[in-house]
Amino acid sequence: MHDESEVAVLRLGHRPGRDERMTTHVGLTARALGADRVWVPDNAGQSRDTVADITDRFGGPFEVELTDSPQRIIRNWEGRVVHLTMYGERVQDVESEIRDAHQRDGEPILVVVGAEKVPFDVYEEADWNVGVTNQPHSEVAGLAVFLDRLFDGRELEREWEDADRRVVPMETGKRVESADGAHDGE
Ligand SMILES: C[S@@+](CC[C@H](N)C(=O)[O-])C[C@H]1O[C@@H](n2cnc3c(N)ncnc32)[C@H](O)[C@@H]1O
Repeated sequence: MHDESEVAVLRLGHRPGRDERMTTHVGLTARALGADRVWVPDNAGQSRDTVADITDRFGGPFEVELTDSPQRIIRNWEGRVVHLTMYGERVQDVESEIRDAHQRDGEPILVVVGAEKVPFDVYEEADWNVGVTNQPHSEVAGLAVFLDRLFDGRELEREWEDADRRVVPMETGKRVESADGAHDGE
């Protein structure tokens, strides 16, 4: 997180209409679970706007950007690349190696998640192809589990800066305060 080298997420592929919520949720999950930025494809402007709006309201720092060339981001990344795929090595077998690269060696990490079929180049360019189980499921679920393993749970303690509002955790009910402490919700 902030005092560590960067963790970025790259969403590969976006089918307008069909992938709108998935791409948005990749961005929201990247933000909530400790990544510093997400790139989404340039046809996913609506997802970019939603993630930027949530960051404005609930805090950051977090960057969301469009890219017209996701594979150029992979090629130019100055750090290590983790591609999440059901065909990859088991996360529990490689997580400590990836954590060492990030936390001990200070390597920035780019986490790549797909939408539809991922080009084989990505498998070859990645430093690790990682499976969160070797069962088919979702890029959002895979990303959440992977980030939690990468940060060893520390992302759950993260403080948010420049938030307009914050949720007050409650056993029952919903309470949202504005950043100056005024009661703002139900
Ligand atoms: C719905 S899947 C489609 C994958 C596609 N069939 C392929 O061959 O790449 C979309 C994305 O979810 C992620 N994903 C799905 N299952 C996963 C798993 N078990 N572990 C890690 N990531 C997974 C991958 O990033 C994948 O690109």
